[in-house]
Amino acid sequence: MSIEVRGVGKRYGDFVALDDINVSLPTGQLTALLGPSGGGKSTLLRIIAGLESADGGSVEIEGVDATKLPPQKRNVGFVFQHYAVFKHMTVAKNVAFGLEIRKRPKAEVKAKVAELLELVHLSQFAHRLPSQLSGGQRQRLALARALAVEPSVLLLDEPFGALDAKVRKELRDWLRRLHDEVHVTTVFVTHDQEEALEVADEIVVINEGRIEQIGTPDQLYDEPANDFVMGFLGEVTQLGGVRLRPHDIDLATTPGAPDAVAGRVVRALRVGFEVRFTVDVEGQAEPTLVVLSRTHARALDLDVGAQVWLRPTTGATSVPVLGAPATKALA
Ligand SMILES: Nc1ncnc2c1ncn2[C@@H]1O[C@H](COP(=O)(O)OP(=O)(O)OP(=O)(O)O)[C@@H](O)[C@H]1O
Repeated sequence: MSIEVRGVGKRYGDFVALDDINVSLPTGQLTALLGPSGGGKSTLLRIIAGLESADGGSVEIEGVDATKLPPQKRNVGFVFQHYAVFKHMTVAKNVAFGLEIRKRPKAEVKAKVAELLELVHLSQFAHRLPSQLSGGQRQRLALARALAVEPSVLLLDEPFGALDAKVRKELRDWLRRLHDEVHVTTVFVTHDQEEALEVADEIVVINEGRIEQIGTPDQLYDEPANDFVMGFLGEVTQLGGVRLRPHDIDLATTPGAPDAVAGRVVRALRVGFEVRFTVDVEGQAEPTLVVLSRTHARALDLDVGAQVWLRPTTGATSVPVLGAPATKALA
């Protein structure tokens, strides 16, 4: 394991920011710390980095007990949302900086900088100042700088948080490809579930200072440990006594199966390639949301007011409304 966090807790006065956190991250893995704002993700990342000390517990990095080591002795690289690159230094100088203060030979620094700029696709901007780069390019520069000193662990705190949606998405794909090339153990904080699902090998869901679940994107999506994880990782609606995903509901215009529940379409909204139906269900306070593909919806030819019957699809993931462990419906 590259990073072992054991029994880590952190309080700010009476407030418990982290409560008995245990997590093992294997070497070379790209891990997302995912959760709502204030859940404790950044605090955990900062404790791994050594920028914050835990009240109790231990942090091991590559087999070395790092609990009491200062950040510079942990061999970690980090990038934050508003990363301060040196404004008066060129792109190349920024990347070279960490190597120069370590007094590496000139030729080695030059070769390493060229290699890193190539990796982050900034070779043609080597002589520009950071102010002459776009936001996305600046974050790539920040990553190159963090990678220059060959850290054993790379820690990223919402590295793309301040950028617009399109650039964010590009950088996300790029980070995944970069990781596939260099395989440095990476932990990144995000509150964006799509970002975590698309990029990470494994996701640690953190809420109110505790770990809700650890798993691959598929495991979390298909087998959420509880109501919270299910709701945080995707859209959820209610049907009968269970919560499930809107695309995991069969909608029919005849009663069909005996367990189908009758309802009436009160709204139909086309969004891109899908149609979102709001259905009032008999004996249920909240309406049910059903999402169908446009082709499927067109075949059913439904108007507002139509009578329909709903049931969970075979194999749908669902959790009881009160939030016990998730179950898979039997085929
Ligand atoms: N120095 C501090 N003093 C007091 N409270 C703090 C301090 N740092 C963090 N906290 C509190 O600890 C909790 C966890 O903060 P943390 O930054 O780890 O959350 P987060 O999950 O990263 O959230 P976000 O996505 O908003 O950054 C928050 O409620 C925050 O207000």
